[in-house]
Amino acid sequence: MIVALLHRLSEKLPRVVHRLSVMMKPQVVFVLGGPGAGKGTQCARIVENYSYTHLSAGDLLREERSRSGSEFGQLIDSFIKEGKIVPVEITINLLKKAMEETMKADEKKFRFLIDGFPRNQDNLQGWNTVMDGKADVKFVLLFDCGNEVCIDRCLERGKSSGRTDDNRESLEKRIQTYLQSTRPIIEQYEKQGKVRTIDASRSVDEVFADVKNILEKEG
Ligand SMILES: Nc1ncnc2c1ncn2[C@@H]1O[C@H](COP(=O)(O)OP(=O)(O)O)[C@@H](O)[C@H]1O
Ligand SMILES: O=c1ccn([C@@H]2O[C@H](COP(=O)(O)OP(=O)(O)O)[C@@H](O)[C@H]2O)c(=O)[nH]1
Ligand SMILES: [Mg+2]
Repeated sequence: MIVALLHRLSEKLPRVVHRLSVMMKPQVVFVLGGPGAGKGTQCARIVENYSYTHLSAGDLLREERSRSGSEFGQLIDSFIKEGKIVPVEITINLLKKAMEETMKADEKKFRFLIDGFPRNQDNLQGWNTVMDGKADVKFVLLFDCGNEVCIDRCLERGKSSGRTDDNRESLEKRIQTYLQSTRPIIEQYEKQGKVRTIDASRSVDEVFADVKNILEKEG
């Protein structure tokens, strides 16, 4: 009886050790897609249904922009309006701090949706330099949507968002940045077989049904 119990325990040990090591390391899903593709909306739905913490790089930058005493406020403000990507040194610090604070407050919160990052090569290099070995990137959730739909959604959002970049002039630039700088990053992850693409031009519910399938398959 005792021998059988010990045998069963020893069989389970490797899995327990694996689970513990994973629990201590942040497990990350990068959420990408053009401006207005629905990244934020879908992340909110995921958080309601699964144990993920949503970190939007854009939200963290906007927060930093309005923090009194921030030395980066003006830089962030002009980069956002111009649809340009803020130097990674700023963004990665905000992301790292948010991840650390989340895990410190609750050690069970080690799964993260990192929304709107990495957007260019500089972002990716910064992530690899600062987070190498410290977090596992499980996969990239890509919300795929035509440019016109993206622009229309952002213009609609602009009626109430108060965002300085939800206007036609900034949007043209954001779309160009997405095509020129972010798509190549997605292609790099595609070569590694890490991209899960969803047709984001459909309704929120239809898109979320696909998100659920992917999350359940990935475990
Ligand atoms: N599937 C959808 N169909 C129609 N409108 C959507 C859909 N998903 C999001 N929206 C709306 O489009 C705008 C952009 O969505 P958001 O989630 O903020 O996108 P992103 O974070 O990718 O810029 C918001 O006003 C949102 O309510
Ligand atoms: O890692 C990031 C994420 C966002 N941004 C800036 O913040 C803006 C808004 O990003 P957000 O993800 O909030 O926009 P969304 O795609 O959700 O509309 C971008 O256009 C960039 O100027 C950035 O520089 N680095
Ligand atoms: Mg967003």
